[in-house]
Amino acid sequence: MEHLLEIKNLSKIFTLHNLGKKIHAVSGIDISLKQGEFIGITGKSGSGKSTILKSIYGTYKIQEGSIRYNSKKYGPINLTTATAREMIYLRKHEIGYVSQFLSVMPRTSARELVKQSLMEMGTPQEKADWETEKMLEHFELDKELWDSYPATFSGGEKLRLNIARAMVKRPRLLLLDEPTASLDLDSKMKVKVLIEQLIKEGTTMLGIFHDLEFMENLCDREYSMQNGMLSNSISY
Ligand SMILES: Nc1ncnc2c1ncn2[C@@H]1O[C@H](COP(=O)(O)OP(=O)(O)OP(=O)(O)O)[C@@H](O)[C@H]1O
Repeated sequence: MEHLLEIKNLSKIFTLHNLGKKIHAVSGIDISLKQGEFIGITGKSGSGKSTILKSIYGTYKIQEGSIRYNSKKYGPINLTTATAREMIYLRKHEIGYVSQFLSVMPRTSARELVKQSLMEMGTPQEKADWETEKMLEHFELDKELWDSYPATFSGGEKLRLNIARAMVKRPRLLLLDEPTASLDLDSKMKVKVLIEQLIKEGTTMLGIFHDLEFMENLCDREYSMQNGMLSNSISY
């Protein structure tokens, strides 16, 4: 398999049973990513961007098309027909997802949340402790917050923690769903530095951004979405 990720003719229809209505969220989507490539997607709200990422991550089951991923463990695998066990493994070890929101776990501190990400990959305890602190420091999360519960954090603090948790793993494939949407300029720059570092390390990324300036300086190619369909890509 030449590409790390190959999406062919992806379609997703949502059925709203209560309204007796169908929504064609995306149709005929083709995207291929080589190892180490960073592709950006822009487009209006509701045009289907998140649906693509959630279909790759296995949150949504698609009706048509294939999503082939070249896994380190399994080799070429179709994510649309992968078993739950395979998807769990891939989410823990190979595919990361940064959403716009942090899903907090009860009675789990910020430090534990980031460390758990590493521990579930089998990172030794001491290394996980060190990597966690390095990441929390990078995002300038106040040291007093490290052992507090994120439920009480500000929106920006939660977002920074969310990104830290996904990026600390150095996943092979990272899906970014508007990670910088409501961050201040300084925090955005911190995210940018890490993205650049991950690119150097060979991470492949597919990201949704509204901030075109942010995206253009980082991406190899850019697509724009309209009514569930992708435009031709622009290469930088
Ligand atoms: N779980 C769902 N159930 C029903 N409809 C959905 C669901 N998820 C998305 N949709 C619909 O599919 C379409 C595409 O949504 P999607 O979230 O992919 O758009 P988006 O481009 O990511 O939007 P935004 O930029 O606002 O996040 C929208 O019309 C949305 O209402």
